[in-house]
Amino acid sequence: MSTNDTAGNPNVRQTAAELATGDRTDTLLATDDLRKDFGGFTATDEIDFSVAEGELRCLIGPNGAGKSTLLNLVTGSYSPTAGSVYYNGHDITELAPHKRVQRGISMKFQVPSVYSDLTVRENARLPIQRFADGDERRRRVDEAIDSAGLAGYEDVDASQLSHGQQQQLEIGMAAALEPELLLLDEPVAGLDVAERETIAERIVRLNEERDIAFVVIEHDTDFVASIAEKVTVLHNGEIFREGTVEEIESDPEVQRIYLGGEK
Ligand SMILES: Nc1ncnc2c1ncn2[C@@H]1O[C@H](COP(=O)(O)OP(=O)(O)OP(=O)(O)O)[C@@H](O)[C@H]1O
Repeated sequence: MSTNDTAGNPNVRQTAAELATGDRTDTLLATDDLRKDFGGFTATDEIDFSVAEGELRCLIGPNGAGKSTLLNLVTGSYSPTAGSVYYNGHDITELAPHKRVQRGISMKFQVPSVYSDLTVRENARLPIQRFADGDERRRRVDEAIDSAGLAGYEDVDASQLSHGQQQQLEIGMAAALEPELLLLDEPVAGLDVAERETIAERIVRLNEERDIAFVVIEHDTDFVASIAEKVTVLHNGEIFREGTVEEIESDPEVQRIYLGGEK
């Protein structure tokens, strides 16, 4: 895992301001006072969240805390009610989702979306077919299958894969877009311990070998501890805590919100 300097900077607002003025930092993503309302309900509020280049961050929090909403604001699936999103020094708040993908932001959603009647290779080809052809496409398909840890399964129908292997395939497909930032929404939900370990290995390898920064939503603390250096805790739509895995695990206030003692 890479280390970083700015991720520990509590003054995210200043980081966003630096990005707005074009000053180079190693900050990849920064949100400034980001808010999303659904009707009269505020799902996220005052979110100043930053991720450094090559960082591996986990995002945790009780059900309904606003984790998926935050990632959807980063991908552009949701437009914010207020606030800004900066990426690589540019304000992307108004940028269309597909243009964010072109800039290097890729997301794997919670529900697996591989095509079960296509083979592993055919699935792996899907995300990149518009961006590459010929040898370049073949190289990236092979890379996706390797990233997924599914070498040897190229001609197997996705329907024959286990749920864990389907999740691996999806991570490989997201990585095939050669993102700088990969957002994963509960990639190990419903998987057993061995499958979780495989996914953790895949994520760490992509982070270390391809320098892809990750934001991973996950509830399982063992999984979080196995991949992340730093954790952001959301609660009631706001950032509740940020710290190392050890700091977050030992924080009684974090334990309290998870146990449902406070609303
Ligand atoms: N499209 C939407 N329309 C209305 N309300 C929404 C929408 N998306 C999310 N919400 C609400 O916003 C709040 C935050 O939801 P979100 O899915 O971001 O939480 P989460 O932390 O990802 O939860 P979980 O861990 O259960 O997936 C919830 O109360 C949810 O019902």
